[in-house]
Amino acid sequence: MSATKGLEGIVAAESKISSIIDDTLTYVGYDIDDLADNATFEEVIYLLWHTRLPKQDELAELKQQLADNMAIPQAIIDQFKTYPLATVHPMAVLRTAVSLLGVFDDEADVMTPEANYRKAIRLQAKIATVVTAFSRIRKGLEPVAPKPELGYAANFLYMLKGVEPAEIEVEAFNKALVLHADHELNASTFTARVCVATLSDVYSGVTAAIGALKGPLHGGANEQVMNMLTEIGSLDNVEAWVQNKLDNKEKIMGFGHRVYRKGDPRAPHLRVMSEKLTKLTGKPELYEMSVKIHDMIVEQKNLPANVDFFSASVYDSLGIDHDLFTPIFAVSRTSGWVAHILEQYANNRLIRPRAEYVGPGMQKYVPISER
Ligand SMILES: CC(=O)SCCNC(=O)CCNC(=O)[C@H](O)C(C)(C)COP(=O)(O)OP(=O)(O)OC[C@H]1O[C@@H](n2cnc3c(N)ncnc32)[C@H](O)[C@@H]1OP(=O)(O)O
Ligand SMILES: O=C([O-])CC(=O)C(=O)O
Repeated sequence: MSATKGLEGIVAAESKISSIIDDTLTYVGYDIDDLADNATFEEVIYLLWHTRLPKQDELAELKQQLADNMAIPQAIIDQFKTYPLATVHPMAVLRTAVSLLGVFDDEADVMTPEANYRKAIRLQAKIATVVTAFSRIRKGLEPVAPKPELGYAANFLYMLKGVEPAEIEVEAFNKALVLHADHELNASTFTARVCVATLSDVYSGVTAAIGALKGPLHGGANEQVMNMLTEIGSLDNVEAWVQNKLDNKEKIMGFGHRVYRKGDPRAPHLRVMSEKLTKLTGKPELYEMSVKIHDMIVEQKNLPANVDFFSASVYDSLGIDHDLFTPIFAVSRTSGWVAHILEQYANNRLIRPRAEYVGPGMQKYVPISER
């Protein structure tokens, strides 16, 4: 028995939800370029959960269900106020809050497909409120109730800022949600599937997935990209900063990928959005810095930008706090996690691989007084 480090190249599940073949990403057979240009996030949620696009009435019903379920228990809001607000990371808050949502859900442990679907809706609806309400509470503001007539992307921005977003902001945010929704067997989705394959509940699966997404080698990279841009500070500093990192063999966040070789097809969409939005906000240098970093990494390391690289300047341009970037990734990816959880339940077998033992050979127990 020999181990494959990081399970690279191992096929660990069958899935009808999304695929990456020759650097082309599809959700249920729809090219990500097509969806990014045309679909709303709600349509993508439906697509991932039902493996087909919704008809008008089905989409209207899903939107209504999401709008009806956005409120979160007051106990969770009250708990936010007890946190060390100046220091706690919103990803830690989100991980805890999703677990708490399970505590308050009467159906948390009801494992029928119908109950699991109802939980999927509740979770997808409430996760937007958790992130936005916490963001407001730590600023000393009260949460803002959603407007049922707004779509998911618009409502998120409205609940975050308390003012209705402009059309271009909704377009950019919806696109980001669509682009982050699912990605085959990435680390957090695999985590979710491993968790629920023990027949644990949906909330446990998503809580586990949030923990996996938080790390800087996965979803946490988008915040790190913004930290890098902030640290570099200006276009003039890019070359020396990046060269120093490369000479010291340090990783540059937002580059490289386990599966993509030529490029991550989501990145060009975010790059276009980044250029548009940074011009509009009067901060084009953020985009110019990103492009310069990108060109250096491609030239010297031949590493493509991944989804986390240009999303950083897009979210910053939308006026979003930098430590909310990864929670927003989680808001979108909940749709994919839930799709995979439901798929796992539908054809379940415990996921339990083996380890190659590389420790000492057989030893005899020595009493503590003789060691
Ligand atoms: C949504 C997402 O999760 S997308 C990924 C987000 N993560 C990041 O952006 C963090 C930076 N990137 C990375 O750490 C990696 O590229 C990962 C984690 C995405 C993929 O990891 P792996 O497939 O395990 O590749 P691994 O880390 O082994 O890298 C292979 C080689 O490329 C180099 N490399 C990979 N990524 C980078 C990078 N971002 N900057 C510099 N060098 C890199 C490694 O140093 C290694 O070089 P070596 O063979 O000389 O030692
Ligand atoms: O697939 C991966 O390994 C990481 C990724 O890009 C994602 O989860 O979106």
